[in-house]
Amino acid sequence: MLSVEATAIPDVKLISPKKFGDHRGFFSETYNRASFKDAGIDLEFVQDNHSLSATVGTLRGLHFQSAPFAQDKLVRVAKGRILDVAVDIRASSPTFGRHVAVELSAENWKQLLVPVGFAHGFITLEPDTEVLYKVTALYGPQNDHGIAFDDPALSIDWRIPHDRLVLSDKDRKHPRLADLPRYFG
Ligand SMILES: Cc1cn([C@H]2C[C@H](O)[C@@H](COP(=O)(O)OP(=O)(O)O[C@H]3O[C@@H](C)C(=O)[C@@H](O)[C@H]3O)O2)c(=O)[nH]c1=O
Repeated sequence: MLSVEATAIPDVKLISPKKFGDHRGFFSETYNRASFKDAGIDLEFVQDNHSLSATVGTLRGLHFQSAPFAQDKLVRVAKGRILDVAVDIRASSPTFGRHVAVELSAENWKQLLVPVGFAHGFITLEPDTEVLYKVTALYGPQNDHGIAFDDPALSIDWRIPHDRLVLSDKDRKHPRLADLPRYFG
């Protein structure tokens, strides 16, 4: 019912759930605990999030929560299109500081699994884009952290000139990765 592919950082997985189209529209199991488990993804999600970004070039990130609120995230797009980015911030990882960037859209129906130990962010590539994601820990505002989206050490190509981005005030002020404590071993 679903296919799972590893990305350049193997713990970050790209998931393609099956979509059944007919004359009415479509039906899709966007999450099924048993089939995800059969495909090697055995997680307990406890919160569902949904955001709407009105303008192309809205960038949210890079965000992560530390223990005991560290989160795996299963991200998908119901309307529009994003470039979704997961940055490896596990101190002992051979890919520390490297990232995966994948397009997720209502059209391609792909999902990205962003595990604990990664910072996550996305930029919208179409107006009125709606992003939905499941997380394995509740919101913990005291444990919510950010990394500068434009940290030169990360060299993420966000595709849209930085002076045209729409950002929250919070997301303009995050430190660089090198200036953060190592939250993940
Ligand atoms: C993340 C979060 C926010 N909020 C509230 C806090 C604030 O008033 C409002 C908006 O929060 P933010 O500005 O942090 O929303 P946003 O910038 O969309 O944050 C999200 O970005 C993406 C990239 C992620 O990976 C998510 O985990 C989350 O960090 O929603 C919750 O109530 N629960 C939550 O789980």
